[in-house]
Amino acid sequence: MDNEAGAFYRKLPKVELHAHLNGSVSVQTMEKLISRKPHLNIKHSMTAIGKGQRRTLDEFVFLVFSFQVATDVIREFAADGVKYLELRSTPREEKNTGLTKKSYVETVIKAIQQCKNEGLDIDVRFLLAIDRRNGTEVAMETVELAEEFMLSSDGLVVGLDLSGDPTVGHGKDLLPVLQRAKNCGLKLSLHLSEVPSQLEESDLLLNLPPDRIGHGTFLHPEVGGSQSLVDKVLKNNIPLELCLTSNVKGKTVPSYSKHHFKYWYQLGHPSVICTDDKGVFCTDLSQEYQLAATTFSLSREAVWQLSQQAIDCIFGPEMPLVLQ
Ligand SMILES: CC(C)=CCNc1ncnc2c1ncn2[C@@H]1O[C@H](COP(=O)(O)O)[C@@H](O)[C@H]1O
Ligand SMILES: [Zn+2]
Repeated sequence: MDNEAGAFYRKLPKVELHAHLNGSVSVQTMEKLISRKPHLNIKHSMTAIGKGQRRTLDEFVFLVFSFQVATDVIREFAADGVKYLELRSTPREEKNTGLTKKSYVETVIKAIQQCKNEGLDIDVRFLLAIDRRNGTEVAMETVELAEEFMLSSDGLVVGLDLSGDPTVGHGKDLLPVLQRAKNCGLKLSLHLSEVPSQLEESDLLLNLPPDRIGHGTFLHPEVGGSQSLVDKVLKNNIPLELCLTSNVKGKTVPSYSKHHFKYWYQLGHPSVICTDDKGVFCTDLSQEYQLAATTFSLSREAVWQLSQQAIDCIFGPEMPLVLQ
Protein backbone atom coordinates (compact mmCIF):
# COMPACT_ATOMS: atom_id res chain seq x y z
CA MET A 1 0.00 0.00 0.00
CA ASP A 2 1.68 3.21 -1.05
CA ASN A 3 2.17 5.78 1.64
CA GLU A 4 0.79 8.83 -0.12
CA ALA A 5 -2.48 6.99 -0.86
CA GLY A 6 -2.57 5.53 2.65
CA ALA A 7 -2.24 9.02 4.14
CA PHE A 8 -5.07 10.32 1.96
CA TYR A 9 -7.50 7.71 3.26
CA ARG A 10 -6.41 8.14 6.85
CA LYS A 11 -6.80 11.89 6.66
CA LEU A 12 -10.11 11.64 4.86
CA PRO A 13 -12.73 12.63 7.47
CA LYS A 14 -14.98 9.60 7.83
CA VAL A 15 -18.27 8.42 9.30
CA GLU A 16 -18.50 4.88 10.73
CA LEU A 17 -22.04 3.58 11.09
CA HIS A 18 -21.65 -0.17 11.50
CA ALA A 19 -19.23 -1.25 14.23
CA HIS A 20 -19.94 -3.99 16.79
CA LEU A 21 -18.08 -3.10 19.96
CA ASN A 22 -16.76 -6.55 20.85
CA GLY A 23 -15.71 -7.33 17.27
CA SER A 24 -13.94 -3.97 17.01
CA VAL A 25 -11.45 -4.72 19.80
CA SER A 26 -7.96 -4.64 18.33
CA VAL A 27 -5.14 -7.11 18.88
CA GLN A 28 -3.23 -4.23 20.56
CA THR A 29 -5.98 -3.78 23.15
CA MET A 30 -6.06 -7.51 23.82
CA GLU A 31 -2.30 -7.59 24.25
CA LYS A 32 -2.52 -4.64 26.62
CA LEU A 33 -5.09 -6.46 28.72
CA ILE A 34 -3.00 -9.62 28.67
CA SER A 35 0.13 -7.82 29.89
CA ARG A 36 -1.66 -5.72 32.51
CA LYS A 37 -3.85 -8.51 33.81
CA PRO A 38 -1.64 -11.61 33.67
CA HIS A 39 -3.65 -13.25 36.46
CA LEU A 40 -6.64 -13.44 34.14
CA ASN A 41 -4.90 -15.76 31.74
CA ILE A 42 -6.73 -14.03 28.93
CA LYS A 43 -4.79 -15.81 26.24
CA HIS A 44 -6.34 -19.10 27.19
CA SER A 45 -9.84 -17.82 26.93
CA MET A 46 -9.48 -16.50 23.42
CA THR A 47 -10.11 -18.26 20.19
CA ALA A 48 -7.41 -18.25 17.53
CA ILE A 49 -5.90 -14.89 16.67
CA GLY A 50 -5.01 -14.44 13.06
CA LYS A 51 -5.90 -12.71 9.87
CA GLY A 52 -9.56 -13.23 9.24
CA GLN A 53 -9.98 -15.93 11.82
CA ARG A 54 -12.66 -15.54 14.38
CA ARG A 55 -11.18 -13.67 17.30
CA THR A 56 -13.27 -11.97 19.87
CA LEU A 57 -12.61 -11.18 23.45
CA ASP A 58 -13.83 -13.69 25.99
CA GLU A 59 -17.26 -12.59 27.23
CA PHE A 60 -16.26 -12.33 30.87
CA VAL A 61 -13.09 -10.36 30.21
CA PHE A 62 -14.98 -8.14 27.79
CA LEU A 63 -17.65 -7.42 30.35
CA VAL A 64 -15.30 -6.73 33.25
CA PHE A 65 -13.07 -4.44 31.17
CA SER A 66 -15.77 -2.95 28.99
CA PHE A 67 -14.90 0.63 29.97
CA GLN A 68 -11.27 0.25 28.97
CA VAL A 69 -12.19 -1.68 25.88
CA ALA A 70 -14.77 0.87 24.73
CA THR A 71 -12.45 3.85 25.27
CA ASP A 72 -9.69 2.05 23.35
CA VAL A 73 -12.00 1.27 20.45
CA ILE A 74 -13.20 4.89 20.28
CA ARG A 75 -9.60 6.20 20.40
CA GLU A 76 -8.63 3.88 17.56
CA PHE A 77 -11.49 5.05 15.38
CA ALA A 78 -10.54 8.66 16.14
CA ALA A 79 -6.90 7.98 15.25
CA ASP A 80 -8.10 6.55 11.95
CA GLY A 81 -9.80 9.83 11.02
CA VAL A 82 -13.34 8.86 11.99
CA LYS A 83 -15.21 12.03 13.01
CA TYR A 84 -18.59 10.47 13.73
CA LEU A 85 -19.04 6.93 15.04
CA GLU A 86 -22.07 4.84 15.87
CA LEU A 87 -21.07 1.91 18.06
CA ARG A 88 -23.43 -0.99 18.62
CA SER A 89 -23.33 -3.58 21.35
CA THR A 90 -25.52 -6.24 22.94
CA PRO A 91 -26.40 -5.48 26.57
CA ARG A 92 -25.12 -8.36 28.71
CA GLU A 93 -25.03 -9.32 32.37
CA GLU A 94 -22.94 -11.46 34.69
CA LYS A 95 -24.88 -12.60 37.69
CA ASN A 96 -21.83 -13.54 39.81
CA THR A 97 -20.24 -10.12 39.52
CA GLY A 98 -23.50 -8.20 39.86
CA LEU A 99 -23.06 -6.64 36.44
CA THR A 100 -26.43 -5.94 34.90
CA LYS A 101 -27.45 -5.05 31.38
CA LYS A 102 -28.22 -1.58 32.62
CA SER A 103 -24.79 -1.13 34.19
CA TYR A 104 -23.20 -2.44 30.99
CA VAL A 105 -24.98 0.23 28.94
CA GLU A 106 -24.00 2.85 31.53
CA THR A 107 -20.37 1.76 31.24
CA VAL A 108 -20.32 2.21 27.48
CA ILE A 109 -21.97 5.61 27.87
CA LYS A 110 -19.33 6.59 30.44
CA ALA A 111 -16.60 5.56 28.02
CA ILE A 112 -18.14 7.75 25.33
CA GLN A 113 -18.31 10.67 27.77
CA GLN A 114 -14.74 10.10 28.90
CA CYS A 115 -13.50 10.34 25.30
CA LYS A 116 -15.48 13.52 24.85
CA ASN A 117 -13.98 15.00 28.00
CA GLU A 118 -10.50 14.14 26.76
CA GLY A 119 -11.26 16.33 23.76
CA LEU A 120 -11.06 13.58 21.16
CA ASP A 121 -12.22 14.87 17.81
CA ILE A 122 -14.97 12.30 17.38
CA ASP A 123 -18.73 12.35 17.98
CA VAL A 124 -19.90 8.96 19.25
CA ARG A 125 -23.43 7.56 19.52
CA PHE A 126 -24.64 4.20 20.72
CA LEU A 127 -27.08 1.61 19.35
CA LEU A 128 -28.26 -1.19 21.62
CA ALA A 129 -28.10 -4.51 19.81
CA ILE A 130 -30.75 -7.20 19.74
CA ASP A 131 -29.09 -10.57 19.28
CA ARG A 132 -31.61 -12.62 17.30
CA ARG A 133 -30.34 -15.80 18.97
CA ASN A 134 -31.80 -14.62 22.28
CA GLY A 135 -35.46 -14.58 21.25
CA THR A 136 -38.38 -12.18 21.54
CA GLU A 137 -38.49 -11.69 25.27
CA VAL A 138 -34.89 -10.57 25.57
CA ALA A 139 -35.40 -8.41 22.49
CA MET A 140 -38.27 -6.64 24.23
CA GLU A 141 -36.10 -6.06 27.32
CA THR A 142 -33.47 -4.50 25.07
CA VAL A 143 -36.04 -2.20 23.50
CA GLU A 144 -37.20 -1.10 26.95
CA LEU A 145 -33.63 -0.44 28.00
CA ALA A 146 -32.99 1.51 24.81
CA GLU A 147 -36.13 3.58 25.37
CA GLU A 148 -35.01 4.40 28.88
CA PHE A 149 -31.52 5.42 27.79
CA MET A 150 -32.74 7.33 24.77
CA LEU A 151 -34.41 9.65 27.26
CA SER A 152 -31.64 9.76 29.86
CA SER A 153 -28.33 9.61 27.98
CA ASP A 154 -28.20 13.15 26.60
CA GLY A 155 -28.87 11.88 23.10
CA LEU A 156 -26.08 9.30 23.11
CA VAL A 157 -28.36 6.26 22.72
CA VAL A 158 -30.06 6.77 19.38
CA GLY A 159 -31.36 3.42 18.26
CA LEU A 160 -31.29 -0.32 17.91
CA ASP A 161 -29.43 -2.89 15.88
CA LEU A 162 -30.66 -6.35 14.96
CA SER A 163 -27.75 -8.76 14.56
CA GLY A 164 -26.45 -12.15 15.61
CA ASP A 165 -26.41 -15.44 13.71
CA PRO A 166 -28.65 -14.70 10.71
CA THR A 167 -29.65 -18.34 10.38
CA VAL A 168 -31.22 -18.45 13.83
CA GLY A 169 -34.82 -17.37 14.46
CA HIS A 170 -37.18 -15.54 12.15
CA GLY A 171 -37.60 -11.81 11.82
CA LYS A 172 -41.38 -12.11 11.87
CA ASP A 173 -41.29 -12.94 15.58
CA LEU A 174 -39.43 -9.70 16.20
CA LEU A 175 -41.73 -7.48 14.18
CA PRO A 176 -43.91 -6.27 17.09
CA VAL A 177 -40.80 -5.53 19.17
CA LEU A 178 -39.17 -3.57 16.37
CA GLN A 179 -42.41 -1.77 15.61
CA ARG A 180 -42.63 -0.64 19.20
CA ALA A 181 -39.05 0.62 19.11
CA LYS A 182 -39.79 2.59 15.98
CA ASN A 183 -42.94 4.08 17.46
CA CYS A 184 -41.07 5.43 20.44
CA GLY A 185 -38.53 7.18 18.24
CA LEU A 186 -35.63 4.75 18.27
CA LYS A 187 -33.84 4.45 14.94
CA LEU A 188 -33.48 0.95 13.49
CA SER A 189 -30.51 -0.57 11.73
CA LEU A 190 -31.23 -4.18 10.79
CA HIS A 191 -28.85 -6.83 9.49
CA LEU A 192 -30.84 -7.93 6.46
CA SER A 193 -30.27 -10.64 3.85
CA GLU A 194 -26.78 -11.24 5.21
CA VAL A 195 -27.10 -14.83 3.99
CA PRO A 196 -29.09 -16.22 1.03
CA SER A 197 -32.73 -17.37 1.07
CA GLN A 198 -34.14 -14.80 3.46
CA LEU A 199 -36.48 -13.18 0.98
CA GLU A 200 -39.58 -13.55 3.10
CA GLU A 201 -37.93 -12.25 6.26
CA SER A 202 -36.33 -9.33 4.45
CA ASP A 203 -39.64 -8.46 2.79
CA LEU A 204 -41.44 -8.40 6.15
CA LEU A 205 -38.76 -6.35 7.88
CA LEU A 206 -38.54 -3.90 5.00
CA ASN A 207 -42.20 -3.05 5.58
CA LEU A 208 -41.33 -1.42 8.91
CA PRO A 209 -39.29 0.19 7.19
CA PRO A 210 -35.90 0.20 8.96
CA ASP A 211 -33.82 3.38 8.92
CA ARG A 212 -30.72 1.59 7.66
CA ILE A 213 -29.78 -1.88 6.41
CA GLY A 214 -26.68 -3.79 7.50
CA HIS A 215 -25.09 -5.72 4.61
CA GLY A 216 -28.16 -6.48 2.43
CA THR A 217 -25.86 -8.87 0.59
CA PHE A 218 -28.59 -11.00 -0.99
CA LEU A 219 -31.30 -8.45 -1.70
CA HIS A 220 -30.80 -7.97 -5.42
CA PRO A 221 -31.95 -10.44 -8.10
CA GLU A 222 -28.44 -11.35 -9.39
CA VAL A 223 -27.72 -13.21 -6.14
CA GLY A 224 -31.11 -14.77 -5.53
CA GLY A 225 -32.90 -11.72 -4.11
CA SER A 226 -35.71 -10.01 -5.95
CA GLN A 227 -36.52 -6.81 -7.78
CA SER A 228 -39.40 -6.16 -5.40
CA LEU A 229 -37.00 -6.15 -2.43
CA VAL A 230 -34.72 -3.75 -4.29
CA ASP A 231 -37.70 -1.56 -5.13
CA LYS A 232 -38.72 -1.38 -1.47
CA VAL A 233 -35.22 -0.28 -0.48
CA LEU A 234 -35.14 2.32 -3.23
CA LYS A 235 -38.67 3.60 -2.63
CA ASN A 236 -37.99 4.16 1.06
CA ASN A 237 -34.47 5.39 0.34
CA ILE A 238 -32.99 3.15 3.06
CA PRO A 239 -29.20 3.52 3.25
CA LEU A 240 -27.04 0.40 3.18
CA GLU A 241 -24.08 -0.19 5.50
CA LEU A 242 -21.54 -2.06 3.39
CA CYS A 243 -18.61 -3.92 4.92
CA LEU A 244 -16.32 -5.22 2.17
CA THR A 245 -13.66 -7.10 4.10
CA SER A 246 -16.17 -8.58 6.54
CA ASN A 247 -18.16 -10.06 3.67
CA VAL A 248 -15.11 -11.33 1.77
CA LYS A 249 -13.47 -12.88 4.84
CA GLY A 250 -16.86 -14.08 6.08
CA LYS A 251 -17.26 -15.65 2.62
CA THR A 252 -20.70 -14.27 1.86
CA VAL A 253 -19.27 -12.58 -1.23
CA PRO A 254 -16.69 -14.37 -3.39
CA SER A 255 -14.29 -11.44 -3.93
CA TYR A 256 -13.93 -7.68 -3.47
CA SER A 257 -14.81 -7.04 -7.12
CA LYS A 258 -18.05 -9.01 -6.77
CA HIS A 259 -19.15 -7.07 -3.71
CA HIS A 260 -22.67 -5.65 -3.91
CA PHE A 261 -21.27 -2.16 -3.27
CA LYS A 262 -21.02 -1.95 -7.05
CA TYR A 263 -24.71 -2.73 -7.60
CA TRP A 264 -26.02 -0.14 -5.14
CA TYR A 265 -23.43 2.52 -5.86
CA GLN A 266 -24.19 2.37 -9.59
CA LEU A 267 -27.85 2.97 -8.77
CA GLY A 268 -26.81 6.10 -6.92
CA HIS A 269 -28.30 4.62 -3.73
CA PRO A 270 -26.92 5.78 -0.34
CA SER A 271 -24.12 3.28 0.33
CA VAL A 272 -21.98 3.75 3.43
CA ILE A 273 -18.61 2.01 3.75
CA CYS A 274 -18.21 0.46 7.23
CA THR A 275 -15.96 -2.01 9.06
CA ASP A 276 -18.40 -4.31 10.94
CA ASP A 277 -15.75 -5.93 13.19
CA LYS A 278 -12.43 -4.20 12.60
CA GLY A 279 -10.66 -6.36 15.22
CA VAL A 280 -11.95 -9.67 13.95
CA PHE A 281 -11.23 -8.84 10.32
CA CYS A 282 -7.95 -6.97 10.89
CA THR A 283 -9.01 -3.83 9.07
CA ASP A 284 -9.91 -0.19 9.67
CA LEU A 285 -12.18 2.29 7.94
CA SER A 286 -9.36 3.97 5.96
CA GLN A 287 -8.43 0.62 4.53
CA GLU A 288 -12.04 -0.15 3.63
CA TYR A 289 -12.34 3.16 1.73
CA GLN A 290 -9.09 2.46 -0.05
CA LEU A 291 -10.23 -1.05 -0.98
CA ALA A 292 -13.51 0.31 -2.34
CA ALA A 293 -11.63 2.94 -4.34
CA THR A 294 -9.08 0.59 -5.86
CA THR A 295 -11.58 -2.20 -6.53
CA PHE A 296 -14.19 0.01 -8.18
CA SER A 297 -11.86 2.66 -9.67
CA LEU A 298 -13.25 5.57 -7.67
CA SER A 299 -11.55 8.93 -8.11
CA ARG A 300 -10.49 10.85 -5.02
CA GLU A 301 -13.35 13.24 -5.69
CA ALA A 302 -15.78 10.28 -5.66
CA VAL A 303 -14.25 8.93 -2.45
CA TRP A 304 -14.62 12.32 -0.85
CA GLN A 305 -18.28 12.45 -1.89
CA LEU A 306 -18.85 8.94 -0.59
CA SER A 307 -17.62 9.89 2.87
CA GLN A 308 -19.57 13.18 2.85
CA GLN A 309 -22.81 11.47 1.83
CA ALA A 310 -22.58 9.19 4.83
CA ILE A 311 -23.43 12.21 6.99
CA ASP A 312 -26.99 12.13 5.64
CA CYS A 313 -27.38 8.60 7.02
CA ILE A 314 -26.41 9.17 10.65
CA PHE A 315 -28.89 8.56 13.48
CA GLY A 316 -27.54 11.36 15.64
CA PRO A 317 -29.42 14.64 15.69
CA GLU A 318 -29.03 16.86 12.69
CA MET A 319 -26.06 18.98 13.42
CA PRO A 320 -23.62 21.12 11.61
CA LEU A 321 -21.38 18.12 11.07
CA VAL A 322 -19.19 19.12 8.19
CA LEU A 323 -16.31 16.81 7.58
CA GLN A 324 -13.15 18.75 6.92
C1 LIG B 1 -18.53 -14.10 10.84
C2 LIG B 1 -18.81 -12.69 11.24
C3 LIG B 1 -18.15 -12.18 12.50
C4 LIG B 1 -19.66 -11.92 10.47
C5 LIG B 1 -19.96 -10.50 10.67
N1 LIG B 1 -21.34 -10.26 10.60
C6 LIG B 1 -22.16 -10.21 11.68
N2 LIG B 1 -23.43 -10.62 11.49
C7 LIG B 1 -24.31 -10.62 12.51
N3 LIG B 1 -24.00 -10.24 13.75
C8 LIG B 1 -22.74 -9.84 13.97
C9 LIG B 1 -21.76 -9.80 12.96
N4 LIG B 1 -20.60 -9.36 13.51
C10 LIG B 1 -20.87 -9.13 14.83
N5 LIG B 1 -22.14 -9.44 15.10
C11 LIG B 1 -22.84 -9.34 16.39
O1 LIG B 1 -22.08 -8.52 17.26
C12 LIG B 1 -21.72 -9.21 18.45
C13 LIG B 1 -20.39 -8.72 18.96
O2 LIG B 1 -20.49 -7.39 19.43
P1 LIG B 1 -21.18 -7.02 20.83
O3 LIG B 1 -20.94 -8.20 21.72
O4 LIG B 1 -22.66 -6.85 20.56
O5 LIG B 1 -20.47 -5.78 21.30
C14 LIG B 1 -21.75 -10.67 18.03
O6 LIG B 1 -21.97 -11.52 19.10
C15 LIG B 1 -22.92 -10.69 17.04
O7 LIG B 1 -24.15 -10.77 17.75
ZN1 LIG C 1 -22.65 -6.40 11.58
